[in-house]
Amino acid sequence: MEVNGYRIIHSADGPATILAIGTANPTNVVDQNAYPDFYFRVTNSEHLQELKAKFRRICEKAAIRKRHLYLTEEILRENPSLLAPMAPSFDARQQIVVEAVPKLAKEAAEKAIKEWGRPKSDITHLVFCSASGIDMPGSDLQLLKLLGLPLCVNRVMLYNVGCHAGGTALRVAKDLAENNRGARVLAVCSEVTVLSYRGPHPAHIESLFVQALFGDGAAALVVGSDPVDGVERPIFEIASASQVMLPESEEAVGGHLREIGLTFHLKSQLPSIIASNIEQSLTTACSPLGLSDWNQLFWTVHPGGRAILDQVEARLGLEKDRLAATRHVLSEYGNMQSATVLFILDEMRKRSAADGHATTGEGLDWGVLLAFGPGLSIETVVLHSCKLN
Ligand SMILES: CC(=O)CC(=O)SCCNC(=O)CCNC(=O)[C@H](O)C(C)(C)COP(=O)(O)OP(=O)(O)OC[C@H]1O[C@@H](n2cnc3c(N)ncnc32)[C@H](O)[C@@H]1OP(=O)(O)O
Repeated sequence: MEVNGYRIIHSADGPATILAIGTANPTNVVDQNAYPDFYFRVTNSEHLQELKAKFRRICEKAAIRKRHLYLTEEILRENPSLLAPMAPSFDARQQIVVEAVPKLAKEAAEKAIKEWGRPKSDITHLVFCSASGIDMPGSDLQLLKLLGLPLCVNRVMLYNVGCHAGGTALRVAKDLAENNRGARVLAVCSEVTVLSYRGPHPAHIESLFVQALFGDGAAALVVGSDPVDGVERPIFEIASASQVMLPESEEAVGGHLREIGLTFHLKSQLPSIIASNIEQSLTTACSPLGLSDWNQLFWTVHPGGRAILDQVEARLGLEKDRLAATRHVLSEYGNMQSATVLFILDEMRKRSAADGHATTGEGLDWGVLLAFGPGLSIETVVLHSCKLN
């Protein structure tokens, strides 16, 4: 047989399709209103009253009601190096995340596999994303062992990509599913913000945003083409997935692994840089499908912060309810980095069913998923909704 003939036989017929979604969070919940008191008390920073007032203003304007955090007061007391703003603490942080990240991923993956309805031995590929610690072998292998997946599962580990990695995972899963007939890809994003947790310092205002906005969570998807009738239930079809890097925007957002853990830089212009460039990415992705009315799409937008959503919404002229699922996830979980957009997809299909819509995309046929991260990188995934019974 010729190579090309073999390739054609081994490619799927239909588009990659999301067949199941599972999510998980640590049980420890922090109330956003009470968090400034907790954070300044537990980090022994009550003397920094001016900084505390600023932190409270940031928390109040974040449009977040609660977040889930792995780090409880008890764990923090056992690991005092995490409380100081600048103490060498990498080893202590690593020890926690190397175990916690795959464990949280397992919870989400088990829910996705249960919803999918097929035996876990039918998983052929695993894509794992996390910006929460690095190790060799990585969290992908730990998850494979925790789930008892076959050792021949083909793994892709995406470490430290950033907040856009939920879109990256979908893009990679789509290519794997469409180029390998019968493939079933488990795509998992698991984030536990232990590496970037630290006490407040007047010289490190950007760290305050991480402490005020970031939360912990894992999301898992099963993706495959040509769903098996009567067994697999399609949720969203992935029409296209693409990435663009905005020129001269590297200073806008980034993270650096140091002895003190993961430090972030977030420029105040970040929301406006994203908003100014978003329409170009959307037009490039949507015009080949004849989509140009932004209010006729369902929306999943990475809520890096409330201001990013406000500026994207205003720039695109979106009606208020278009970002309802996105804002709900921000409010209930905060910014869970790569996992956030996958939580929004889950929220979208669930609220579509609860509200009696005809499709998983709030009754609409087409939608987009936008994820932003260091680069500045934008992932744009165009989705087609599926019918709800
Ligand atoms: C690319 C990605 O998206 C990837 C990621 O997820 S990384 C995280 C990305 N997220 C962000 O960068 C946060 C974006 N910002 C926001 O959402 C909003 O600024 C916010 C919710 C944090 C605050 O809301 P707001 O309406 O801007 O409130 P505002 O009163 O203007 O700002 C609060 C304070 O923060 C300060 N501030 C805002 N952005 C700042 C920044 N980037 N650096 C330093 N200070 C900043 C303001 O000066 C203000 O200080 P004072 O109260 O002392 O005057």
